[in-house]
Amino acid sequence: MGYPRIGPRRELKRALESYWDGAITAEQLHDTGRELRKQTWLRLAQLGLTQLPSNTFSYYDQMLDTAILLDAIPDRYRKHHSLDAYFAMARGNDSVAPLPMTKWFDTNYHYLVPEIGPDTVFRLRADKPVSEFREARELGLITRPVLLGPLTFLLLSQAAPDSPDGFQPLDRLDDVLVTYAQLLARLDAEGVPWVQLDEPALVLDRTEAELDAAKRAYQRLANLGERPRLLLASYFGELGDALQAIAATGVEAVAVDLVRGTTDGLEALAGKTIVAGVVSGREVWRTDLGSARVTLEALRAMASEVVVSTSCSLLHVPYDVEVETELEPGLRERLAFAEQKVAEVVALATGTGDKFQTELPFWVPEKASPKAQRRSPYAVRAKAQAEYLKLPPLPVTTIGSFPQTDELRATRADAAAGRIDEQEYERRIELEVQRVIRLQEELGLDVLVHGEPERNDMVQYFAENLEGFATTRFGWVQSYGSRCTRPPIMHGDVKRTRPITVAWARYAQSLTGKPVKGMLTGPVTIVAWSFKRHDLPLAESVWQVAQALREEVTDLETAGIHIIQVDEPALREMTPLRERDQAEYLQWAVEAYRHATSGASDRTQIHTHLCYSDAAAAFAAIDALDADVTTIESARSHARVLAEPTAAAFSRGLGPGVYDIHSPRVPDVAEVVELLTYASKSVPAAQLWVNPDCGLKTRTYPQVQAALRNVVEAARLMRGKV
Ligand code: MET
Ligand SMILES: [Zn+2]
Repeated sequence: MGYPRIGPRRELKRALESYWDGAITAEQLHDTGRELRKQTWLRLAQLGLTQLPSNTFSYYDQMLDTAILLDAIPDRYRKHHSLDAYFAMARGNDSVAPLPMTKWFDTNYHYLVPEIGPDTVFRLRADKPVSEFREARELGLITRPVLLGPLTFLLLSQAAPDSPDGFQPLDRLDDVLVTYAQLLARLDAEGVPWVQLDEPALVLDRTEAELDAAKRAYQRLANLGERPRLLLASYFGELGDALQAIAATGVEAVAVDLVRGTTDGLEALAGKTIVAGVVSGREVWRTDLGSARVTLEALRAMASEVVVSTSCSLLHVPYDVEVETELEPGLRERLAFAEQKVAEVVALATGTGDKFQTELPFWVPEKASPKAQRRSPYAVRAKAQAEYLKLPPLPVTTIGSFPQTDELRATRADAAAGRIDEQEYERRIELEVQRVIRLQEELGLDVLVHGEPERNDMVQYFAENLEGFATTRFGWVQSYGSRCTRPPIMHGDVKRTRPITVAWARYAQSLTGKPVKGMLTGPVTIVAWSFKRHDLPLAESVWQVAQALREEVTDLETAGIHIIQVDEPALREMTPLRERDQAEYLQWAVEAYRHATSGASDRTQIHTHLCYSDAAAAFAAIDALDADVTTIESARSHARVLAEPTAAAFSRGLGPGVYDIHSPRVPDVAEVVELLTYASKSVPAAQLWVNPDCGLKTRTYPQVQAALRNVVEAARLMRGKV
């Protein structure tokens, strides 16, 4: 369905960042892209894959690529030239802010949200799908170009800001289809045998009208005279009601996710090719080949042809487990990354490869303890905290991390490689904490952080310090643009054997009279950004992590830390895609969070941070978390999050982000004042906090210094007004 594209050693990341820094030319960047595509196709062919995807490469994001392909480029980006316009939409620049970014379904991949208005003129602009096909053909390989389907493209887009009320991007379906038809004709002329149209949006709850639109769209595409054969790819769940709609169209093949879904009802696809996603594209365990074979056998009776595949693109797993020589062998043998998964697909198709079969021994987890609550209700706590902390109105704080400099990365690498001893490592980290505390004092922030210099990643750090997790060296997975994370692998019961963050928090607090905020990653997020166990319900894994964090909260309090932030940026991402499963999830997720935080005394202020701005989804959950203060992302969406009626009813501390940290751009004072003014209309000043959208680790010190200076100044101006 698709393959990682960042490069086995993150070659694309390096090339992109060098290009952005002006260190290499566009031509050099393109050389890297071409080389990576070539290596990928050759490797897939070598592994024995007979149907190779193309156009799964991207310099930033496939949604953005699709917007460019259809020329759906908002006017403000048009003054830039091709590659610059592309990166301006992705990252912004000095004169223009980027498009908003949000999570791709329930993954940790982020896409850019295109803007579609009633006047958007669609026209076939780029020829990336064609040129990638040609590139592979020059290597002697015939590929299947992968396109984002028209439904998913429109359903995930947002209405352009000046659209009339009630306008939805999907209203433009017919026009978009004209452009898709042109593209299909072009691919046909090129000799492309099959095209894959990705429609993951069809596995979500859809209205009758949307299902009708899906049927109409694919009927229309299927009726075209000049086109390659069409594979409609669904993934991340079951097609459900959409199955009938799709079955009624003339598409030749349908890909179904048989890891998350079952074969029930697939008889409806009789006469078509079924592309059977029996190897998980989301998890890292070896496939149980025996039961995959049973599934494939069952399908043979239903479809005219069965093709073996992964359940979704392999974008969401690392490249190769073989290079992880430091993993316990007992564990490594049970794991499969992208390469191993392709080998499994081939083995299943050719009836070989039983050597992959592994029994997975696992154990029974401890029973969860009863649910927890803070000692007093919010109003009582708020009073105790106000008396104790004595913060000014509109307190300014940050989300936790400060820039991760090259120096800092070198320090961690030196420590990992044993080039410096523990004492030297601690000395260097202490210096960094000093610098961060001093900077915040100089700038005049009110609640300080230690800057997280000891953490390479907010999840990996905890995984390294808890029992039950394994971490990898090269297991990078793309998160957005050039950014990758290395998700840890949960393979056993989680336990905290010693305090994790306490020493650094205590040290930071010893340097200042202002309160220092302790910084923990929440139980849901730690599990969400790890590869999960498959022998244990998710809720149990999350609860185990919550217990470990609860112990950490107690130790932080004892060490004199009176504000503790427990981040849950992944709360929404783990939400099941279908509504019928959501309430149950939310209940155990929220309970786990409360278990982690409710050991705190009344006067200890618990903060949480969520980095998405989907307000409707956010407020119900954040209210239930019962945190005293919540910081959320909102700058890129111009604080639209606060327009929700639920925002007005929200009674606790709220910090809508006023600085978009995903962009190198520095906001000016007026801009921050404007956001705060807007925020103060829906949130009473007594509840309002001032903070960036998210952690500052991906930014540089000059950017952060300038931005925070403006943020503090804006807060000062606002204090006079509200
Ligand atoms: C993705 S949320 C990040 C929160 C974390 N405390 C940080 O500042 O980096
Ligand atoms: Zn965040």
